[in-house]
Amino acid sequence: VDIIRQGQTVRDGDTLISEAEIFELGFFSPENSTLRFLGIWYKVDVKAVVWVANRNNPISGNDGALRIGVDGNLVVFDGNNSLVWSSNVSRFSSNNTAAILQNSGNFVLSSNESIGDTHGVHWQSFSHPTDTFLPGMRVPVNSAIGEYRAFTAWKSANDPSPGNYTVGVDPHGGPQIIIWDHIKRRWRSGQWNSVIFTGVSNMSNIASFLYGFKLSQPDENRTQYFTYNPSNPSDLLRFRVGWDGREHQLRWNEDEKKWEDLQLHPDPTNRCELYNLCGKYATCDNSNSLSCNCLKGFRPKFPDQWSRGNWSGGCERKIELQCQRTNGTGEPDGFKGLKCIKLPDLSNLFLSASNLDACGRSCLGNCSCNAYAFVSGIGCMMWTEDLVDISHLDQSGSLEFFYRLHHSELDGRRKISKLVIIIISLVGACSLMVALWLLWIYKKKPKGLPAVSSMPCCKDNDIAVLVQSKSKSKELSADLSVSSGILIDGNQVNRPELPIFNLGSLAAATNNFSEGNRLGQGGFGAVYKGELPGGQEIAVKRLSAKSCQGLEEFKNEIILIAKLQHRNLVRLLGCSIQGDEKMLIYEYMPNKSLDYFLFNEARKEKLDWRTRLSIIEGIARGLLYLHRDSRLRIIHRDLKASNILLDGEMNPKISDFGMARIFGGNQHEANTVRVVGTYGYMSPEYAMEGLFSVKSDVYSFGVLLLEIICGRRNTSFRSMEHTSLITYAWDLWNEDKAMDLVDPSIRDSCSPNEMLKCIHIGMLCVQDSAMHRPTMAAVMLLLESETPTLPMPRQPSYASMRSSIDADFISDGHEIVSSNNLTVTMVVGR
Ligand SMILES: Nc1ncnc2c1ncn2[C@@H]1O[C@H](COP(=O)(O)OP(=O)(O)OP(=O)(O)O)[C@@H](O)[C@H]1O
Repeated sequence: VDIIRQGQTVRDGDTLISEAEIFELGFFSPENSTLRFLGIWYKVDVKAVVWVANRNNPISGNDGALRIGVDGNLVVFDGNNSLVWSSNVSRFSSNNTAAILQNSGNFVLSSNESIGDTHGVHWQSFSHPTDTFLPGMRVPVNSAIGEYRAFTAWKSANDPSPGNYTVGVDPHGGPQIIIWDHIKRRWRSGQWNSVIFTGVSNMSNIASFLYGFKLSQPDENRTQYFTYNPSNPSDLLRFRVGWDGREHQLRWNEDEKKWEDLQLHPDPTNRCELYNLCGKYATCDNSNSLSCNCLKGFRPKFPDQWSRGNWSGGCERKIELQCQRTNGTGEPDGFKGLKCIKLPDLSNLFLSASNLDACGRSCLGNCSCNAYAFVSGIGCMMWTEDLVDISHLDQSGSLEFFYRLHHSELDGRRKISKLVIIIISLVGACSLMVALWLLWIYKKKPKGLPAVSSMPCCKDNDIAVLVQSKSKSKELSADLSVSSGILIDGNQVNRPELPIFNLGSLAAATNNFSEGNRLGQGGFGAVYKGELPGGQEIAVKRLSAKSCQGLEEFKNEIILIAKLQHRNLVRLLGCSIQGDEKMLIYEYMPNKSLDYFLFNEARKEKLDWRTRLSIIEGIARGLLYLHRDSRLRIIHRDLKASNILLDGEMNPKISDFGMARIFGGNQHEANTVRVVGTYGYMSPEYAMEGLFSVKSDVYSFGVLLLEIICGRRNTSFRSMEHTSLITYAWDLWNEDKAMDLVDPSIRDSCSPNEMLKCIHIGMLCVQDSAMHRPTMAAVMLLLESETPTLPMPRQPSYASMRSSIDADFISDGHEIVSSNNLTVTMVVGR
């Protein structure tokens, strides 16, 4: 049984078991203890308690009982009939309640009639967790609420009463997970950037940690929720804050019958994970042995203590900032860049600065701003407090962070000054000329932001400079190695949610990219079929086109695109980057693309009307997802028959979506032949003026729909009386002869009503004016309705109407994006 109702009792020894037998609720004793507690545990060979009711009031005998009290509350009594725990709901709409132990491990009290429903819930254990964060639980994040401590550790291994350590969220300046020891911070995850917690050094190596970990959109109270769901629903996972003050992520290993630790924080082998171990303005490095180093431009505040390894006093500035001097009229302060660090704590968000430069300028303009960073997925971050808890991160610390220094402390200038002195002392008067020349260069100030001294991933500035000057290629590899989640120059760096492919294994999978494995050539590069060792078939797109984006943006885009999942989109499985070689890995579609069947007399036999209709509906669904339902709002821009791939059951899957994003809006420069091939699908406003919107995709969808119906390429009409498929379709439709448009191979087998409805929808989609075209949501409704009321389409007459089209569209308030910008907009708080 998984339900307890009024009048029933769960006695010590009885249990409730969730329907799928994953969780069990009953009385238990911790190890080495005889005290009894009501709890919920994972029902596996090594029982794992995930929730405890009476953690403050243990029962000393085996005679405790759980009931539903007369007032409707869940109550636990001991053998003397004393109340030891209650769900404590003060008011019920009806006191006829019941509670169910759900398969998620949530114990839910609701009114008897709505048991198992999501509404009518009076109380649930997920809203009153103890020390365990289970999949599906939600931890609120809201700046108005502030720090939220959701979980409290047990006092000791065998005492569930609340201990000193708590875990929760600090929503300020980019949400972070915090472990507190009483009121002091003990560990923090670093700010969440929509993909990872930026300060968890090995997070990118722990695929299962992130899988499904997300921050929801804000609800009506502006609260967001951290939650997670395992990628593999049969995985038994839990996060638990241990009585030792460490957060463990555990997974049940059924083969070995044990709970394995996926991660542990603070990591006992890395003391830099302990909060602010090195004090302010210092970085902590654990790569060889533990060391604390003042940031460049700072020195230990208490040198004696510092040299004895007592770092808590931290560091102080060597030279006061220019902006703090009352009489200062000299050069403005500058910024020094750092990479490979866990960003300091106590940041503020400054959302009105929308790029790195604006962020830097805003920081420079505010004398109390000590540092800034512009982080994709977070935005402009500024630090106005002392910079605390900075540590080196090996791989995932690719974020660049800039802290403020007096201009004389900036690297380049000091080095040049030293060089000048050396040259003067060594070669005398002649060299003085050279020195003066160098000084002249030194004097030449950059425009805009004052000097920013930056460096690649490094342990220490001087090392970085050395690497740069010794070898250009080393510098490059150092730069690349800061990135996470992708194959970087042969090193596999996993970023969860984006499986990683090693170039070597891709070469093996595709027979060394042999001609025999080549599936075709698109505008972005050649596509090869591959087979992974486990037998999984893949398609590898070897990108030849140049992206106008930097490596980091390129990767971020891929991670975002890979998150888009819909049964009518081709799944992007991952990517591989090695030097200049960039590849995208997709699921393999055994039936190639729609054009392969549709435009071939023999093969089109496979496409009967039912199949074509389901292909049309599938494309519409996929496009609607891109336009409206995905987290990123994507305009495809290149919808056409060759971009509709077919799986083994001839289900359509849209491919090449997000290319505009991956290519930074540059995809039409990828291959001009491709643009010509695509031309017939382009809406008038896009083809002629480069204006695109969701409605230009609707136009392409209309062309594709008409092609599917007539079984001919739109370009095949060029040399004929009707210069295009669209005018041909219009003429027939207008003369009430629309059925003549239908491919003879399906004319007899189709339902004329369905067919005419589809042609009508197609005509609505290819109207000249974007304003008159339906949205994909409307198209979907029309397709799904048996006898929809359809508006009359206007005659498409492209050229003659050109002048009025865009005026219409703009006055309609539609978003028009010029082709110089990106097609994709993040949907914020829909
Ligand atoms: N995931 C896949 N599974 C099977 N075949 C694929 C896959 N992706 C692409 N192909 C095949 O590879 C060929 C090239 O595809 P690609 O998408 O690069 O170019 P395209 O759609 O023909 O042109 P464009 O780049 O202009 O969109 C196509 O013929 C397609 O059938």
